[in-house]
Amino acid sequence: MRLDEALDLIAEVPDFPEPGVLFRDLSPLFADGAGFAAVADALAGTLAPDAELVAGVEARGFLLAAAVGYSRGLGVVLVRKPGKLPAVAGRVDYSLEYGTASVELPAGVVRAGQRIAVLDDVLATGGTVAATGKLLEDAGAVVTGVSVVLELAALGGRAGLGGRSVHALRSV
Ligand SMILES: O=P(O)(O)OC[C@H]1O[C@H](OP(=O)(O)OP(=O)(O)O)[C@H](O)[C@@H]1O
Ligand SMILES: Nc1ncnc2[nH]cnc12
Repeated sequence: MRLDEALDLIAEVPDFPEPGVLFRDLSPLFADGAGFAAVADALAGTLAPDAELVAGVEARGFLLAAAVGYSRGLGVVLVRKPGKLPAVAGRVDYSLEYGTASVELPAGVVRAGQRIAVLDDVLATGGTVAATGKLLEDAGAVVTGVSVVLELAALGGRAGLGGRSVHALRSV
């Protein structure tokens, strides 16, 4: 399947999870084998050649990080929502388009100096990716770049990520 056809599988759901938010639901894309493969391959192609690990943000980012990590022969760091990890290396709190959230890094997974690519499904305000970058850098890692399927440009997330290298398969 062509990448643009795959990206067209993303559904738009008005007023979820709260009034005024147009929610981009990747469920139909993930459920389509050819579409998921097209997107995973395209994301894999955006990684810096020297990336040593991929970090996926819970929950939808996990799917993408797993697929890309597997295809590139790289391990995956699970950046988790609070309360899931038995041993935590660090935590960063942030704001979302709809509410607040936190991300945590498992202890003993990231080594100082390791080069890590961050993967997620949607870049909206950029809060999640910014928090994830800080979390990884606080642990001594180097963030090689950020790759997402869909960028919601009107929310200005990219601008808030400073000089980071940001790849979006589609920007709307
Ligand atoms: O750029 P931002 O404004 O931070 O928004 C983007 C984040 O919001 C969504 O996650 P959500 O917290 O809804 O979690 P989920 O993946 O568990 O559904 C999405 O998967 C991104 O991680
Ligand atoms: N509008 C949106 N759709 C899907 N995921 C999101 N994360 C933040 N805003 C979002």
